[in-house]
Amino acid sequence: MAHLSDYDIRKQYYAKVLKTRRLSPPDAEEVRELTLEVQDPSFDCKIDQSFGVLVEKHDDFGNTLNHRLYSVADIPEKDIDKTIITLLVKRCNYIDAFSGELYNGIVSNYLCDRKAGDKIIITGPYELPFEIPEDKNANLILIGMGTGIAPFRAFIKHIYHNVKDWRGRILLFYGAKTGLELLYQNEEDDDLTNYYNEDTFKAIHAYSPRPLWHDPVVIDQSIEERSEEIIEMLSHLNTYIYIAGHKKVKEGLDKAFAKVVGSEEKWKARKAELKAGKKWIELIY
Ligand SMILES: Cc1cc2nc3c(=O)[nH]c(=O)nc-3n(C[C@H](O)[C@H](O)[C@H](O)COP(=O)(O)OP(=O)(O)OC[C@H]3O[C@@H](n4cnc5c(N)ncnc54)[C@H](O)[C@@H]3O)c2cc1C
Repeated sequence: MAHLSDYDIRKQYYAKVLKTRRLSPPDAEEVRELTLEVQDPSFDCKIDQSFGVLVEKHDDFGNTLNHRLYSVADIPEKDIDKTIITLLVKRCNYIDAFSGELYNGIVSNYLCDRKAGDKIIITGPYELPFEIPEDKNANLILIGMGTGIAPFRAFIKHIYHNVKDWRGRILLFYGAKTGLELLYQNEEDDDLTNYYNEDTFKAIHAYSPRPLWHDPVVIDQSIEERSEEIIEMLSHLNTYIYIAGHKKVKEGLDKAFAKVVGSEEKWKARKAELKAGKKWIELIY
């Protein structure tokens, strides 16, 4: 896995916030969508890429430059002299292990607090670990939670808008606490539902009845419940499994797939094949 220090931050651009809107309900964790305009013809950002956001923080220890990555969440709009890109960001807070104090994630809070018209500094773009296969018959099993939906939403829109004759099947497993928190599939924005299609695209929603909405158990159960369909898809060599989002999404997946294929040994062998063919790819953060 690449480290943040591996990313070249020398290419920097100003991006204007055109729009910021909350995608999650008021009583849930805050997830926002930001639409950015980059007025620089040399900035060329594509689907299956991410870009960086740079924030300088001043504190008692001096100035620190903070660099974080965000996946492209929609089809970038490229004009002669400008590009419009979209990102999804969750406002992150966590308890500092040493002080026990609540700590606000630096860049996610910065982004969530931006208003339309503000300018921010972005870097990149950078490749994501996965990409849309060139084979139009490829099957995609996409597994995500939270902001992990960002690259998948961009993929799905791109496939159904821009790729002619896509024949592969797409199965999206997406976890949330309630239907209201299903990003792009809720009352706030139902963009992804436009592509629901029994023949090629299905979204399987996994709701967690527990307080920890990102409890991965629910996704595992949904995968097990779809055993027949997944076995059928895995019988084709051109099936890809992509996983995106918080590291919790990964927990239990191996067990679930082992149940689907019949044993841990069988799954170990099949997963090794998938990995060797770059068909099992994780974007975990
Ligand atoms: C290739 C790549 C693509 C990414 N795409 C996105 C994206 O599309 N949207 C997005 O919101 N983030 C994305 N991230 C994560 C993002 O880069 C930041 O790590 C995140 O916004 C937190 O940064 P921060 O400066 O606010 O937090 P920091 O000050 O760095 O604090 C990080 C703390 O927040 C926790 N944390 C970080 N991210 C999450 C999360 N999503 N959910 C729960 N806890 C988290 C960490 O475990 C840690 O405890 C991506 C990361 C990578 C490597």
